[in-house]
Amino acid sequence: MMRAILGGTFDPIHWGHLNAVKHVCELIACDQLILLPSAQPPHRSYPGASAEQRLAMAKLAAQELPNCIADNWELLQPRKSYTQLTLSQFHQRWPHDTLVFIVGEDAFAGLESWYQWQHLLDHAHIVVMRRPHSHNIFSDTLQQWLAAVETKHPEQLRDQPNGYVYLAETPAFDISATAIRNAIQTEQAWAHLVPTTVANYIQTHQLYR
Ligand SMILES: Nc1ncnc2c1ncn2[C@@H]1O[C@H](COP(=O)(O)OP(=O)(O)OP(=O)(O)O)[C@@H](O)[C@H]1O
Ligand SMILES: O=C(O)c1ccc[n+]([C@@H]2O[C@H](COP(=O)([O-])O)[C@@H](O)[C@H]2O)c1
Repeated sequence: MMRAILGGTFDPIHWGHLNAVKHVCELIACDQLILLPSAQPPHRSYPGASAEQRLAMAKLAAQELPNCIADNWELLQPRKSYTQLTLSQFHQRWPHDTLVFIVGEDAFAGLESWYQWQHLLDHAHIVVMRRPHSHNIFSDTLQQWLAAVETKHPEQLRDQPNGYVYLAETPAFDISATAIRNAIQTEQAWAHLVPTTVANYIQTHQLYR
């Protein structure tokens, strides 16, 4: 079984996440998609919604995609959410499955700063999604690493359980959580950028005001 995982702060989760991962899931024909809200994010300031609220929104969003669930593993850990440790734990949980960690290209460009980044492929593949306006240049170190692990063929993710990076040509969805939070604060239109259930949750809990 192939399980794809989208980790994120999800403050809030939005159609940019959901539309892009939907394309990835079709491209790689995965069996399950796991939305994984991170606890205290390793490389950014504290989110505007609580961990429980971000998980609740991810659960609502999961209902929008086939074979999709939200997982609270990282929220249960008494530490920052380090992807390498999470993937290692998920591998123990599902030793016979193939794991695919999905990131946007802005996040991927910063991979070298991640905890034990050179071990990220020990238990998973990585698939990178396009992100508009992300003029992120991959460093020489990252490019050298990528040259050794990149595949251009998504079918190859089934040949071995881990170890490849695939740069997926997903359509660019110009939506960010920052823009949504700003739109709420400045009373611009924002509800169309998230599923209706998530918009209702944000309104009911008066988030990001
Ligand atoms: N519109 C999008 N298209 C493709 N990937 C995206 C998009 N939005 C977010 N991602 C990716 O989803 C993951 C989680 O993103 P995150 O929850 O930080 O959302 P964000 O919109 O980037 O938030 P913020 O604006 O608060 O930084 C990251 O890997 C990010 O690159
Ligand atoms: O493991 C790390 O050091 C690490 C550093 C930065 C980001 N991540 C993960 O990358 C995913 C996207 O992060 P973010 O901050 O863009 O929401 C999320 O699952 C984070 O936990 C992980």
